[in-house]
Amino acid sequence: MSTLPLQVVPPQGPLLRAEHVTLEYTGAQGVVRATDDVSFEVHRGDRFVLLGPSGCGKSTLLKAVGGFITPRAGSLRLAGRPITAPGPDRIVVFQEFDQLPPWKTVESNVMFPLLAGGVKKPEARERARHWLGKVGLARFADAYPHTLSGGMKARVAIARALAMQPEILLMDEPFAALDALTRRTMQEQLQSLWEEIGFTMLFVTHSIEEALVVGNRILLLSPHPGRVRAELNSHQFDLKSAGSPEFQAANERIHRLLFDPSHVAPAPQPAPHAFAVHS
Ligand SMILES: Nc1ncnc2c1ncn2[C@@H]1O[C@H](COP(=O)(O)OP(=O)(O)OP(=O)(O)O)[C@@H](O)[C@H]1O
Repeated sequence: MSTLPLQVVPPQGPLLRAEHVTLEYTGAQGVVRATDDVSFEVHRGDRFVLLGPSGCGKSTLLKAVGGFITPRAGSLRLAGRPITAPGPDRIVVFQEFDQLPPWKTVESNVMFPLLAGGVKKPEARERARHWLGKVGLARFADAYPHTLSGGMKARVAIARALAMQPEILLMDEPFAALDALTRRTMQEQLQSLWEEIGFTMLFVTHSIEEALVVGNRILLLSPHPGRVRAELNSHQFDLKSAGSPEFQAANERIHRLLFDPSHVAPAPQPAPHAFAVHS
């Protein structure tokens, strides 16, 4: 039951493949292009971060991977299958944790999507308890969301998502509303969970520091409309290295790549510390 591996994917090839994805909104104001010709690949076990300034289309990309938006051009595939609609193989964690229905206990909140997906009640309860234990909230199973801190609500949201055993966890600035200390703790706990379970995650943030700490690979997007600016391996960084000169150098360099159009990055290299520049 709950100890099943989270992903079932073919042994070869990326878990998620975005090819030349252009995303647009059509409304009263006309057409708004959110992303332009974006390509990337997420491999099983990746902590893949979409990083870019406000309005560059990060959330829109995540929604498209979630199946809520259809690309205007290009394609999105999960384990080789075209993404055409939302599905339980892609679960989104948002920053609005008050989305947890307040009339349901913590345990019922975690059970709810499982029951909606057809899981029988005893198994749903067992899975809810298992994942609440994993995020350190076993003692709060019978509590109501309004009695929890922001960080605890974030942990419930993560438990609820992981209990669904998705192939990929989609996280849209999940810690942005938390105070700095709680945010740091959550980043640490997410890292520990990942080390323990090894899930695949697509994580959206506009914080360079958070991207370096949370991700093992970072896709840098240009300002609106989002185009791929560069790709960076960041597996060498974690919270412990956050104050190091290497971390600071990476931080400054990403800042230049994102915000200084005259900055020319080096040609792609195979070394893990290299920046691969796409445009
Ligand atoms: N529902 C919508 N209708 C029309 N335009 C939209 C809609 N949602 C987003 N946009 C536009 O699409 C572009 C990308 O928005 P998106 O929210 O994906 O950016 P983002 O990088 O996630 O920004 P932020 O970091 O501020 O959340 C923006 O120009 C935004 O105004």
